[in-house]
Amino acid sequence: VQPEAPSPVAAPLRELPWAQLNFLHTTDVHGWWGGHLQEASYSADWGDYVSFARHLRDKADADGSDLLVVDTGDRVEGNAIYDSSKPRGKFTYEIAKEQHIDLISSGNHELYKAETAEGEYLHTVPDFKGSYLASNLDIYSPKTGKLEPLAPRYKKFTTKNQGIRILAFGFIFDFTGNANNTVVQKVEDTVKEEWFIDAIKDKEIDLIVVFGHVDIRSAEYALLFKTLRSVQWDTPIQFFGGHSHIRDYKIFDGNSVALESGRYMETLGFMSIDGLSTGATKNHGPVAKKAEITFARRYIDNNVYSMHHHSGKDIESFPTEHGLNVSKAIGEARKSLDLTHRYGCAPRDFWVSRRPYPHHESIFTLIEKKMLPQTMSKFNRLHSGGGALVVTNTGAIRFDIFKGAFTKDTKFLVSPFTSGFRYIPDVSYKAARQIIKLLNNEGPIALEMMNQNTILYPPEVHAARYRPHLLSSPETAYAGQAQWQQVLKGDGPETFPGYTTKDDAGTDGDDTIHSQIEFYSVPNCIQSTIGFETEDDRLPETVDLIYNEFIQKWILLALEYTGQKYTSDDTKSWGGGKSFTDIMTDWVEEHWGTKEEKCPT
Ligand SMILES: Nc1ccn([C@@H]2O[C@H](COP(=O)(O)O)[C@@H](O)[C@H]2O)c(=O)n1
Repeated sequence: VQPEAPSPVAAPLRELPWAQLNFLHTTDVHGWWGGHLQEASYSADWGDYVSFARHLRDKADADGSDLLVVDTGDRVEGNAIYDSSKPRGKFTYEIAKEQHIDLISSGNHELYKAETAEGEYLHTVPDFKGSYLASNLDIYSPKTGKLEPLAPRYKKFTTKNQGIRILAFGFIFDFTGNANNTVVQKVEDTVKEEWFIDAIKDKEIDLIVVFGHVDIRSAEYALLFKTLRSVQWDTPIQFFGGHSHIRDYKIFDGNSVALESGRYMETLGFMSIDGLSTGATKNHGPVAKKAEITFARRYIDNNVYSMHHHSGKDIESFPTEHGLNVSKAIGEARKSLDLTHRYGCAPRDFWVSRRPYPHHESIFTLIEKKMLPQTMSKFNRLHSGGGALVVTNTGAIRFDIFKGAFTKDTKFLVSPFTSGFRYIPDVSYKAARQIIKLLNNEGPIALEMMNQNTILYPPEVHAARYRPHLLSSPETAYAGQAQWQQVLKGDGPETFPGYTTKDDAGTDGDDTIHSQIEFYSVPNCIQSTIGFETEDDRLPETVDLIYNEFIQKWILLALEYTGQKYTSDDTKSWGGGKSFTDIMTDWVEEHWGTKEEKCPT
């Protein structure tokens, strides 16, 4: 753990369902190598995870079972360790590679920018040679300029102790927002490729593992399941997914399941399978598949209380020398980036989705009503004389603000992306005011976003489209507490708020028994009004339409639906490239800045 991490709180725990073949799974780490330094439940760092995996591997070796470690992408963007270093990612590759990962793939965040994809090619792929798979992802090699698979398409291997013969594929969803140095092949096209058709005919296998940066309830995984089943009618198939930032488990059929393990190093997914056939090993001949294959899952809260318990270690015996060195390297990286530098003190918590929107404790209400108007009204040239509308997407805001110190760390956790603002001057106000409605309604723009597999709101909100139980209705706010999980009462430790996952296997997946936290939906975009009052009779004829450059194509499309044709040539850079990250930081310094040594509690 990092020295400033809060100590985990004792809680009632469920055991790991250890079996013949076991997996540890991370996804959507987004650079949170240092763990959560303001949340005790997720306060373990990548070094602790290195120690934990070592102990579980030793356990597997001791009892003759196997353990495989999987990561399904989006390791980058979303944390100051990645986003504030120059070059971005300076420390990330060195930290990530310290974990022994058996199966690893790319997420969409590895591909948004050409240089990030090159980082994969030059660092992560060679660092995880033999483990990195790219079944539907190519890159124009920075060395030769030629298009080539980012990594091998698939691999077949045999586990160390049991001799389980595994055929593995590593996918990414049908992502369309990648920079032009990579090519993502749609899954529907990949399954028609000769190499794929040949690979899945192999009968000398005991298990197929499909892992990737793909929502486990997506059309892509449904198609892969159908295609695999049409050729391998009863071979067990284990899917690992990601991208939607939630804990989830899907049962495809009696021999096939899928696990998704959350986000931001909050969750270590544990998966186990019993009853698999195996090839011969030095200790035994081939073993036949049992009549019934048993699958089990557990979502481990990423803290050392859970890790000590599940590894049978204590504070003394848990940290390995390797793990300690990794934690130290993370601490040194954090120090060199001066991540504890304080800009101000947040007077209370502001939430991405733990409060309805609008709400005085919603981060979006804070941005819309205060941060954007109070900062931008000072800078904006208010070209049209009548003011401006500023539109930004909620998905660009990645994390909550907690009461207390707002540091350089906080700045990049909340707003890691580099996008600046652009504007179109003198847009008819009548048209401009329609934009927010068009972007947020279930109309033609929503349909087009769906076609392009694009979202503008947080992935957790998107996940709820297929899992409505994830979100509470603002009308019944706080009414449904702990409806799925029995809160334990008795002599043991007390429960406290945290994940209470409901998935295809029921409500007993989380290792830590929590009371429920409510989450609410938020729209695609929010809008601030600058320089005039919308309630006023004297509304402007024209306004500057300012927007986050990441959503430009959607702004132009929405304008088209209002009958106003603009192209990217009509747009201009606003504020000399100032990003929302800069605007927020300036605002925090001005409004929450203090000379006090400590933030008030
Ligand atoms: N430069 C970027 C990149 C992404 N977003 C938004 O992030 C959300 C998707 O996050 P994932 O971690 O699931 O990929 C989505 O709302 C994107 O629009 C962004 O705002 N800027």
